[in-house]
Amino acid sequence: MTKRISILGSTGSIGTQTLDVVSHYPERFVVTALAGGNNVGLLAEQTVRFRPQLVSVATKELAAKLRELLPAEAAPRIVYGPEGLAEAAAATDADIIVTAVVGSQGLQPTLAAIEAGKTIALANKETLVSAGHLVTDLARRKGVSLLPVDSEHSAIFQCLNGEPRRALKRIVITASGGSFRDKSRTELHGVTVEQALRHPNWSMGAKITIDSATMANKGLEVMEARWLYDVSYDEIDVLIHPESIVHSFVEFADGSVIAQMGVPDMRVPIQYALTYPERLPTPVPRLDLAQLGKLHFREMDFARFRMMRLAYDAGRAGGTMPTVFNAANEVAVARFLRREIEFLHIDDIVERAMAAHTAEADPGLEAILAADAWARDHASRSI
Ligand SMILES: NC(=O)C1=CN([C@@H]2O[C@H](COP(=O)(O)OP(=O)(O)OC[C@H]3O[C@@H](n4cnc5c(N)ncnc54)[C@H](OP(=O)(O)O)[C@@H]3O)[C@@H](O)[C@H]2O)C=CC1
Ligand SMILES: CC(=O)[C@@H](O)[C@H](O)COP(=O)(O)O
Ligand SMILES: [Mn+2]
Repeated sequence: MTKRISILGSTGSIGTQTLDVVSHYPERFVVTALAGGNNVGLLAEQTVRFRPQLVSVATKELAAKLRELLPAEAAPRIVYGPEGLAEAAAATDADIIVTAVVGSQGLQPTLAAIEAGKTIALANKETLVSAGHLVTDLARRKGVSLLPVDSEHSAIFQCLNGEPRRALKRIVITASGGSFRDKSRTELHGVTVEQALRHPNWSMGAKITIDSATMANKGLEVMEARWLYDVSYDEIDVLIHPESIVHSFVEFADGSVIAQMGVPDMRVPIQYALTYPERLPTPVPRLDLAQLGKLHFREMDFARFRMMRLAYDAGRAGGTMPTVFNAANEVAVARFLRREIEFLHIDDIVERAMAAHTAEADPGLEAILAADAWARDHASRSI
């Protein structure tokens, strides 16, 4: 059966890899909507190639520019801004929405897509961190599936494979350690944006690559797992695994441990989310364990990776605290990428925002948006 797909963030790392997956199975997938931000050149190419009904861009000016770039025979409806993103999420005949924009701006389009009954292939982890209870409650009420795209969560999903909740002992999320894995905190003084962007195993967008270097990414993933798998923070552990071959594992009540492995290539979890429950061939190189010879694991160092501790604190505090952790981190990472602050200031900014915030329990959407705005303002002023 053909699946109709809408991609929010089609010009990014996950978005382009999703289109690569789609291009290998033209008989299975139809692209109904594409949403990007500023890269109208790439959006124009994608539109000509995949012929979506609707395309969304960041602004009205960019919408006009995109219109100029498109030939007459590829003329989708062009929309823009947050409303345009929400239309791409909810207002086409798409069956499945790939949420691959970066940051908590993905929250409202994701809620709109769920409200419209669309299956979610979820890459945008910030959405679940910021408002996991709202997203999962709505998905439950609407009978909508949240299929994980994030490699670790896809791994956990595959390991759980329908096992009953009572059989689960704990989830172990693996962390590569990022670009500064072997540096002490003292050695992190003065590290550059270019160094931070050099991830050892994955080629990803800038924001997640910095999150990986600070370990905020793993913190976000712990909170993402809490909501996707309805587990407590005591049931989620993190282990450093420099090779990123074991994408995560699950320990069961009887002591059995099931891991999911593969070469680090996001096209595998993306494709699995799109074809689930089927598995289809991919062009990804095969895993050769004999050639690798060894895999390494070591304990998380919570003193070295402060973001990891802050993330567990935020998750355990609950309410609006994860929203604040996420929003303050987004501001700090953007400032670091603009070379306005030092790498080591990122976790300071997040810690200060969390210390100044009193978490509101069981927040609705309005309270989440208010906490997000408050944290952005606090983080900007504390720089
Ligand atoms: N990259 C990876 O391997 C993984 C990513 N993820 C998660 O997936 C999400 C996307 O990450 P990644 O692909 O790396 O990020 P990128 O930075 O590569 O891509 C972000 C995408 O969001 C779009 N975008 C940004 N702002 C807006 C806006 N205002 N309106 C519409 N679109 C916008 C960008 O458009 P444009 O470029 O045109 O401005 C781009 O298409 C993140 O939440 C990340 O944590 C999870 C696991 C792995
Ligand atoms: C590919 C993916 O899922 C990323 O989230 C990746 O896991 C980042 O790697 P680390 O955060 O483990 O460095
Ligand atoms: Mn991940």
